Amino acid sequence: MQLLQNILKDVKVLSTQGSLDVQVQAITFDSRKVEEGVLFVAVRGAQADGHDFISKAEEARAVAVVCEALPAQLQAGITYVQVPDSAEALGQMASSFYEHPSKKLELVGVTGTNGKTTSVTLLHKLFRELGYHVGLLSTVQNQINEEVIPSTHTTPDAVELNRLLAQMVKAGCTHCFMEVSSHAMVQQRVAGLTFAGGVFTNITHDHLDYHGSFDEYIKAKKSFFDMLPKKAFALVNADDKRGAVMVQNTKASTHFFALRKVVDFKGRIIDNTIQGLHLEVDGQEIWCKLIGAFNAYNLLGAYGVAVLLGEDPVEALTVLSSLDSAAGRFDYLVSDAQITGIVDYAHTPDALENVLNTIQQIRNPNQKVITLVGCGGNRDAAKRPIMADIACRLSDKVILTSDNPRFEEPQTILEDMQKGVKPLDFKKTLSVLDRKEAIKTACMLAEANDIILVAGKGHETYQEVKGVKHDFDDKKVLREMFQQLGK
Ligand SMILES: CC(=O)N[C@H]1[C@@H](OP(=O)(O)OP(=O)(O)OC[C@H]2O[C@@H](n3ccc(=O)[nH]c3=O)[C@H](O)[C@@H]2O)O[C@H](CO)[C@@H](O)[C@@H]1O[C@H](C)C(=O)N[C@@H](C)C(=O)N[C@H](CCC(=O)O)C(=O)O
Ligand SMILES: Nc1ncnc2c1ncn2[C@@H]1O[C@H](COP(=O)(O)OP(=O)(O)OP(=O)(O)O)[C@@H](O)[C@H]1O
Ligand SMILES: N[C@H](CCC[C@H](N)C(=O)O)C(=O)O
Ligand SMILES: [Mg+2]
Repeated sequence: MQLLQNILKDVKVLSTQGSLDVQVQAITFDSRKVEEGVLFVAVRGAQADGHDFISKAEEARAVAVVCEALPAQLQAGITYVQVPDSAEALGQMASSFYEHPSKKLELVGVTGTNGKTTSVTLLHKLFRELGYHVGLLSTVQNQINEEVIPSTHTTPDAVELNRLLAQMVKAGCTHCFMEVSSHAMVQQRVAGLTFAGGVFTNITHDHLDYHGSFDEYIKAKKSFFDMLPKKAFALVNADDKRGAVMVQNTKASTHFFALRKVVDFKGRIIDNTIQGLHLEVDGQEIWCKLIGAFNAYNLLGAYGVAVLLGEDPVEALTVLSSLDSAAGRFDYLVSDAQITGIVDYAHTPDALENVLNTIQQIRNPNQKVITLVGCGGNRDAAKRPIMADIACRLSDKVILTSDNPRFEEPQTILEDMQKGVKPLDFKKTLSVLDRKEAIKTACMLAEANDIILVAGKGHETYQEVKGVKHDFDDKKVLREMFQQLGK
């Protein structure tokens, strides 16, 4: 419970009607969650406009309404606060309501198209091993030390975010590592937070359905670095051609990591095998369990963060070399018949290309690569033909299938993907709509020593069809099929 006037401390207010000296029980931006004493914030969204639900909030006896446009008729006993930007105000108010938890720990955000989950998971594990109490906010799961709290978004909404941070502070956490998605930046889910640091991994094609253009997508990522305070650090992948742009206007101190340039945190891949990566980092040689050149970037970024937060470089590297990857990221099993099945969350063209290039680098010439891939429904459709083409270019056999169709027709998504298959690749490509059948087909086609890549869903334990999440776990199905087929 907090006084409204305290909650509004950091908010730009245009006008108020009614008393600010009232107690607020909770904050919500969803009229369906309003109860007596709750503050309702009307936010304009992608589908609906929260302003259309102010009357619902009034009926449910909200104590106050924060909005950009006041309703024509104001209700007695409710306080109205007009602000220029509701989404920004929501973030600031959520921070104040939970007493600024982000100022009470070292909060580091990671943004970029790929590598966010891997980076924050590595950082969480690293700082746990270094002896700290640590929080994690990620696509796969949220964590307070070892306690797992299910996650629904890559970046939670402002209220949930501050609530989780407050819980972390209460549990004694000194650090929290979180993913900052581009959606979160546009929707200002992190407004009002105080970051100790920000990391940029890379930027490639994704989410153009939401952002409209690649420039807008870049702007969304850049806005994270624009909001960092002077005391914070910005750590950027210098090998990404947009790296410099990200920190063009930041007040934070800028630092770079790279494999191909001489910068603050410099790495070199000595060897990249199925057993892991042999790296040289700042002149020190280490073996890491993670596989794939792209993971050299994730490891280097995590190392840079640790050093910038004051950890001993040698100790940080020693711990990093012992860590496993996040669930569903180059997660593999080997069947009785010596077929390697790899489950990976690659659901963007860049990620798919990286994973397949890695497989090409570590396989021996007589191992066939069979790739199974689909694309999600109600998400960026432009990536569908591109991903099919990449799969064909870098595999011996391709099975196109369904990912999470959501509210789209699975067959239509598949047809969008098929448009990317070049005539020369027709004969190596199959389409099997049902993902389970598709995995079975891959297992049937595979012979001893071959490699099957099951891409796109990684750690997900469901398949989302028309609003219903059906149990589905790529790794489990893969294991089942190997058993069923006696392979
Ligand atoms: C497109 C998108 O990102 N939508 C997010 C957004 O919803 P929205 O603001 O667009 O919602 P809306 O339906 O237009 O409604 C507008 C407002 O009216 C309110 N409302 C609506 C109905 C009602 O009866 N009463 C009411 O008050 C809503 O609460 C909302 O405040 O804000 C909501 C609250 O924060 C999010 O839950 C929701 O995520 C949806 C479910 C989603 O699927 N988002 C994905 C795309 C996403 O955010 N992904 C990124 C990761 C992407 C990556 O891989 O990098 C993430 O961070 O998870
Ligand atoms: N640094 C990287 N550069 C390019 N590709 C990467 C990198 N790290 C991981 N990948 C690939 O991208 C996939 C997704 O990785 P990860 O889950 O870490 O990214 P993310 O940014 O959290 O993605 P999302 O936005 O979907 O949550 C991995 O399965 C892997 O194939
Ligand atoms: N965080 C990503 C998840 C995509 C996962 C993939 N399996 C799909 O359903 O498209 C998104 O919201 O776009
Ligand atoms: Mg993620």
